[in-house]
Amino acid sequence: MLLNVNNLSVSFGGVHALDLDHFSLRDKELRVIIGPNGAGKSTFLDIICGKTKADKGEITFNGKSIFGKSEVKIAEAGIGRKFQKPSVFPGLTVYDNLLLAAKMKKDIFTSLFFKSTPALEEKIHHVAVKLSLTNVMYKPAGDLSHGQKQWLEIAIVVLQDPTLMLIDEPAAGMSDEETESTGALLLELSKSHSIIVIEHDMKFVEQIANELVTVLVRGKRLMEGTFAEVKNDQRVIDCYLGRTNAQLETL
Ligand SMILES: Nc1ncnc2c1ncn2[C@@H]1O[C@H](COP(=O)(O)OP(=O)(O)OP(=O)(O)O)[C@@H](O)[C@H]1O
Repeated sequence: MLLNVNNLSVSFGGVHALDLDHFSLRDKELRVIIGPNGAGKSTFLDIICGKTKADKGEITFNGKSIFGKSEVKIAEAGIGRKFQKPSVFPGLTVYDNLLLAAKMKKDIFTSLFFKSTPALEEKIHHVAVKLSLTNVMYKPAGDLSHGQKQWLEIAIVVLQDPTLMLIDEPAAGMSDEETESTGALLLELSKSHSIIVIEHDMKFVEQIANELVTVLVRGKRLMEGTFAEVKNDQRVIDCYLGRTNAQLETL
């Protein structure tokens, strides 16, 4: 297994945000995590990437413990995170955002004196093609559509060469067409990366979940199964009942 998590828990002011018995992920697996609001999904990804410190538990990545390590050490170990909030520089072009991301892979001292190389240009181009950004390369990032901004964010994570990518609600606020393209992009990326995606949009989950879906509820793992198993599970249906009927109808 690439990632192994056991008995991971964290409380905030006495409230159990996460109390996860077990979670594991294979190399090149694309896992989707779903669950109602406040289920602990973002907290789980925050702990894996070192942004939040857990109270206790075990997390091994590539056979080594990353529990309690800093965000920098975890990123160096090969875990990249795309947050829900945009973090691109709107005044810079798409190309400059990508170049900066590629530079940031190096330490700050190296970045200061860093010059682009043909190999790096090739890499940026390759990532831009993968994320459908080639025709907006020289546009300011602030002028991109919402979907394109999200793809730029994903491209920035891809440029860090992570083994595992953690992606929080990539389709939030997207049009149907953008959502579908995002699903296709993630499926393509999953050929070369392991990916954990948090998502609420069930149509999108159905598109990308060709392996397992993990359902979190109130910080605990309710079940894990194929999309069909999850959508027909009475406990899953019950926990969505009365919360988001629109989601239930699409389940
Ligand atoms: N830094 C924090 N301080 C205090 N409470 C927090 C903090 N982060 C998360 N929580 C609480 O932990 C619980 C889990 O939150 P989390 O954001 O992980 O859920 P989620 O499943 O990602 O929800 P959503 O789908 O709404 O994003 C919630 O009750 C939330 O209020």
